[in-house]
Amino acid sequence: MTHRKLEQHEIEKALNQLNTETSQDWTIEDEKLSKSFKFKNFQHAFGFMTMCAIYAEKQGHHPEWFNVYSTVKIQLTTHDVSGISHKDFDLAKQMETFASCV
Ligand SMILES: C[C@H](O)[C@H](O)[C@H]1CNC2=NC(N)=NC(=O)C2=N1
Repeated sequence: MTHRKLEQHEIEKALNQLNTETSQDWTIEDEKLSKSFKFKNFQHAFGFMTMCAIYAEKQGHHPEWFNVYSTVKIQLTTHDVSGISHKDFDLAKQMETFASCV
């Protein structure tokens, strides 16, 4: 797994690809890979967060997130490199999979 900080053009390319594969909702906000997920209710939101938490712990790569009821706002960055790395894009993809199965 690559740990280096991605260059601006690499971030744009990976973001395009992520949005092509998914819902087009990922953006760069505060220099972090960001998306606001909306679920049916709190139970679904928390189910999603539980799956993400188990995966994040396994990977040693954790999201910044903010939850109110059925909304989970995500911001991904890699502290080690002070920027966005492939780890953030991998976690984002995994989150899309989890969101689609709650
Ligand atoms: C030691 C531990 O693995 C590191 O501090 C991990 C923990 N979780 C992390 N999560 C995120 N998002 N970025 C990191 O750089 C990071 N580092």
